Amino acid sequence: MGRLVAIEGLDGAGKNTLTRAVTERLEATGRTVTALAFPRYGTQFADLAAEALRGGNGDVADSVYGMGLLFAFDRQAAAPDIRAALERHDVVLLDRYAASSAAYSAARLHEGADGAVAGWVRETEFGRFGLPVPDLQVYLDVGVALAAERAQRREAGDASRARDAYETDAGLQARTGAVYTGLAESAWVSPWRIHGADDAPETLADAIASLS
Ligand SMILES: Nc1ncnc2c1ncn2[C@@H]1O[C@H](COP(=O)(O)OP(=O)(O)O)[C@@H](O)[C@H]1O
Ligand SMILES: Cc1cn([C@H]2C[C@H](O)[C@@H](COP(=O)(O)OP(=O)(O)O)O2)c(=O)[nH]c1=O
Repeated sequence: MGRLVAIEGLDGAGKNTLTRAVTERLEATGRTVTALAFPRYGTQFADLAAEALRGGNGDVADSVYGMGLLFAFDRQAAAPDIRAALERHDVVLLDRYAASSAAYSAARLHEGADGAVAGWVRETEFGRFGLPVPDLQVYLDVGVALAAERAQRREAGDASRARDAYETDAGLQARTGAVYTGLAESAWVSPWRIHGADDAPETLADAIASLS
């Protein structure tokens, strides 16, 4: 079997960039890598969620658990592709996975909800839906200010990457970062590794290559 690694963090943290750098490094050492990104996998569930976040579906985005289900259905639709890649012994790198739901949903509710939300996402996605469990989850922790600055710069250069309602709310981003830290520290679902802004992509690639 291959290895499943989810890369998590705030919008603009650099997940996409890090995924590409790690892919390049692993491929250079002869590994085959399959990289997928959520919610960009391309199902109608992700489209509905994206439209809601851009205010296109009335009050849909106000339903935190409803949004959580849309993102979960999107991942469930991708699960056969993930399993097939793991069976081919690929390293499967996911740019966002279930922890994104745990972090963003909890951040949108009140602080005391973190544990209940994390439990619901875990039970729904890994328990009931049977999604593949990551061997490693990575929290790309560059701080809220740097992530926002990078997202803003990217948005200025590419209008198709304009930030949505979650991503332009500074308070929500700070809360989301705090929930991610709690998930990583409690080893939610599987082991976590924190990757800082100054850490080289090679250190992560080496850690993934040595996953037993
Ligand atoms: N390590 C880095 N140093 C400097 N800029 C970076 C770094 N990682 C990403 N960026 C830039 O920050 C922006 C957001 O990165 P991206 O990978 O798209 O973030 P995410 O996928 O987490 O939203 C991009 O313009 C990217 O070029
Ligand atoms: C995958 C996922 C994303 N999100 C949120 C995080 C972001 O605010 C938003 C979109 O994710 P993002 O990674 O920014 O996608 P894109 O680059 O295609 O715009 O969805 C969740 O709330 N739960 C999830 O399960």
